[in-house]
Amino acid sequence: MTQDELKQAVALAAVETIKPYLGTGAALGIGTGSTADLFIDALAPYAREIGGTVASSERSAIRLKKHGIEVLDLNSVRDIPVYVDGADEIDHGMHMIKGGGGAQTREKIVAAVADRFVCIADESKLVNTLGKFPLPVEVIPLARSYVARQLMKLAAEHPMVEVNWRLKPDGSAFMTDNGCVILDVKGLSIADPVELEGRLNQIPGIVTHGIFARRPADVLLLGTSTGVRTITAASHTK
Ligand SMILES: O=C[C@H](O)[C@H](O)[C@H](O)COP(=O)(O)O
Repeated sequence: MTQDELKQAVALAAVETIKPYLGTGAALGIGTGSTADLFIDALAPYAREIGGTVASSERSAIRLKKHGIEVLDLNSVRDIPVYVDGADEIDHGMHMIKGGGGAQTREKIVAAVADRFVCIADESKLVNTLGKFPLPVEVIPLARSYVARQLMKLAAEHPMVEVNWRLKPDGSAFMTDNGCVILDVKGLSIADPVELEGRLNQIPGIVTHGIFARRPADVLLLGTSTGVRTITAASHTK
């Protein structure tokens, strides 16, 4: 199976996890990315039964609305029973790196509100140690150089560390939905994601970064060549 077929399979599996909420008025949390796009498309037939959605990006909001699915302002929503989103990497403890599409800040907020985080990913995303995928760090523009210098201090533990300002193909700065820039940190090997998440949270100028360890996924729907595996941190054996 191709990677796209695996993503399609997990997107369809994720629809099953939200079916109990159809017709109940509950708001669903919707992630961002190519896997989340397929999930959004798979929701289209249920548009009239969905009580509303909270989108983690403008991109996902536009796609949801195209399918006639209502998008709510998070400020008007108190409870989100389930949040479905992809990941760039996920380890065996359900910790993730996210933000390849630059959406990690809104994703972390919606995930924090949600009771349950269902991660949908193809098998290439499951890793023993996070860090091969460059860690996206969203930064207030005026703090970019300062934060880059602070991040370079990670070289004490990660000798290969490299910090790159994310640019668009035309050479202009990639800007997030929040008007911020992204620094991508290469060369990490994250032995303790909970500790590093907390440490990076302390650097002034960082809005959010892509380590999701303090709020890991509850369930991973993993697309493999032999079918979709349902994995939880407790159930998982390497
Ligand atoms: O900012 C983007 C998000 O964190 C995505 O969930 C992540 O990059 C995975 O995206 P994809 O499903 O396209 O691999």
